[in-house]
Amino acid sequence: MSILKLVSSKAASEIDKELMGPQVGFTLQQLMELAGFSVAQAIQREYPLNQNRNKNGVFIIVGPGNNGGDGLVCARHLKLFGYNPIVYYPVRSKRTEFYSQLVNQLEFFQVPILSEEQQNKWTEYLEPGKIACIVDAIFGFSFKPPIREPFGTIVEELNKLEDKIPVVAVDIPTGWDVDNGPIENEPSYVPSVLVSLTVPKPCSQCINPKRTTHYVGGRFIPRHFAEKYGFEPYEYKGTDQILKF
Ligand SMILES: NC(=O)C1=CN([C@@H]2O[C@H](COP(=O)(O)OP(=O)(O)OC[C@H]3O[C@@H](n4cnc5c(N)ncnc54)[C@H](OP(=O)(O)O)[C@@H]3O)[C@@H](O)[C@H]2O)[C@@H](O)CC1
Ligand SMILES: [K+]
Repeated sequence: MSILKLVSSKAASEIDKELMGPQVGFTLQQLMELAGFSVAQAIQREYPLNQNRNKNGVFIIVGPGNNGGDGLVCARHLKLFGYNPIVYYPVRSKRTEFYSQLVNQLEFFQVPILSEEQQNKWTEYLEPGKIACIVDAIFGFSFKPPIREPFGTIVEELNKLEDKIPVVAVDIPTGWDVDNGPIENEPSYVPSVLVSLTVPKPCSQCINPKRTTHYVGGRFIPRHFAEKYGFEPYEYKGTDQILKF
């Protein structure tokens, strides 16, 4: 198993920039599609569809940035896998047209996005008998504490729920400092699954393997690029988009 090399949040955004720079030329849409798809695959691996189909709900909390975009993409793939995703998207991204296309796709795929009034009662959708897991696609490597509302309250809810419904964190558990992990006197929770994208960030060192299963996803970098940033490329198996540590 390749050693768990880490890169700082600064290096993570440098990797991001270079992958989408003129030389490599990935678009954000391409990386986000692969990232969101890899999260959906990790969920299918950890919480396979059950035959009596009652516990196939997935509650996806989407933030205002690209971490949120990963959540919107993940929701679409989960629907295709046969799950019943529901999206809670309290602060809509105003960045690019691309986000409204992702929302349109969810409407086309009949994936419900909570309306204004439904958002006030969002915790009512978290019935342990119906929901296989919650997805934290709120913040990723650009989170800068202290957390601003409504996300502080949301993370406090996740903390209360962490033993009742598993939470799958996309790239970074929201509320954790990207490099140093949980922050004193700041809301945080412990995810059941962490899917690090491209390469684990330093905060992933703070997970307790007994409580959090750790995957790497976002299979889109060649060996020479990984080595340039000082980490071993991951030995993904076959066509897998994820690798469990
Ligand atoms: N690397 C890769 O190859 C790939 C990366 N990808 C994904 O991109 C993610 C990084 O995306 P990102 O840079 O858009 O930032 P992200 O973490 O979503 O948050 C930014 C938003 O949060 C807000 N915000 C920040 N702090 C806040 C606070 N305290 N309280 C409240 N709000 C706060 C901030 O608002 P602002 O501070 O700008 O007003 C802004 O709107 C990365 O983790 C991975 O998941 C994949 O899609 C593709 C492959
Ligand atoms: K997250």
